[in-house]
Amino acid sequence: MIEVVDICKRFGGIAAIDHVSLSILPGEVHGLIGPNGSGKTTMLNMLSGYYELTSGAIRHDGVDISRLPVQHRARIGVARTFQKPRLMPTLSVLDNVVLGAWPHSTSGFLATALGLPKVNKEDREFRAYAAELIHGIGLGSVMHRRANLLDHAEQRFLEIARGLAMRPRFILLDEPAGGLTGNEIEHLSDVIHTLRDAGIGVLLVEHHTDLVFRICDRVTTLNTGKMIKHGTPDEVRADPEVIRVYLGA
Ligand SMILES: Nc1ncnc2c1ncn2[C@@H]1O[C@H](COP(=O)(O)OP(=O)(O)OP(=O)(O)O)[C@@H](O)[C@H]1O
Repeated sequence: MIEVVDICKRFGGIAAIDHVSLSILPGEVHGLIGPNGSGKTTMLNMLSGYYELTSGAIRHDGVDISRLPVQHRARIGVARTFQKPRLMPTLSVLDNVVLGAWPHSTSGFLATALGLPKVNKEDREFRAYAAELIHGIGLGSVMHRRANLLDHAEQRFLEIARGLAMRPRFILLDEPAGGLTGNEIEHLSDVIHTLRDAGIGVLLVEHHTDLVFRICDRVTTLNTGKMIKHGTPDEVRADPEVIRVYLGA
């Protein structure tokens, strides 16, 4: 379980996150919603190690990981995607996903540079697993295409596949439905269900509230850095403050 305990993040005079606590459980989809600028991406950046906390703690199975750098969080099983996909544009879909598996590599740089047999074996295993993921997420037909030649939806699904390549226990998705068509959102919904069924804990930051209320087990709502409501989708959807600051806007 990931526990966020009373965390704050200040940028100069702005409290981007102001004493927020939440948890992400294995096999559960936790939605994080709120108006623009309410602190959702800042929360993801702290969970994944891109921002230091101003105060509070983040624990992973009871161990404080607040100060662990990005690569270490990836190694303990916390993956993320970005609002704007951050892919290696000239590499193929397959190579982008293989790169996602590298936090788990046991080969050092020198062994890799020298092409030692154990590196080649590891590379073959990563490639086989990456190819399975690519087929599973529906990108099999573009496996060898360069990432910059993919359409928007394909890039979004590739980001998720790359995150899954490191066999995460938790995945943080930053607005994965942004710019997707209705059919593509349905596919995304199926993918997220599959992740949950596989026991992965999902934190879903998303403005498509129909999707959030349909697939999340629990939802947290932020406004100006503060948590204003946490509960089941039905509880959150009916909350007058959530309607006032976000849903009714
Ligand atoms: N690196 C930064 N430096 C200064 N201020 C920042 C930084 N990152 C975020 N902020 C500020 O923190 C607040 C929260 O921003 P954040 O991007 O987390 O909101 P959000 O809920 O993800 O918004 P959106 O829905 O538009 O993506 C905003 O006031 C933003 O301007």
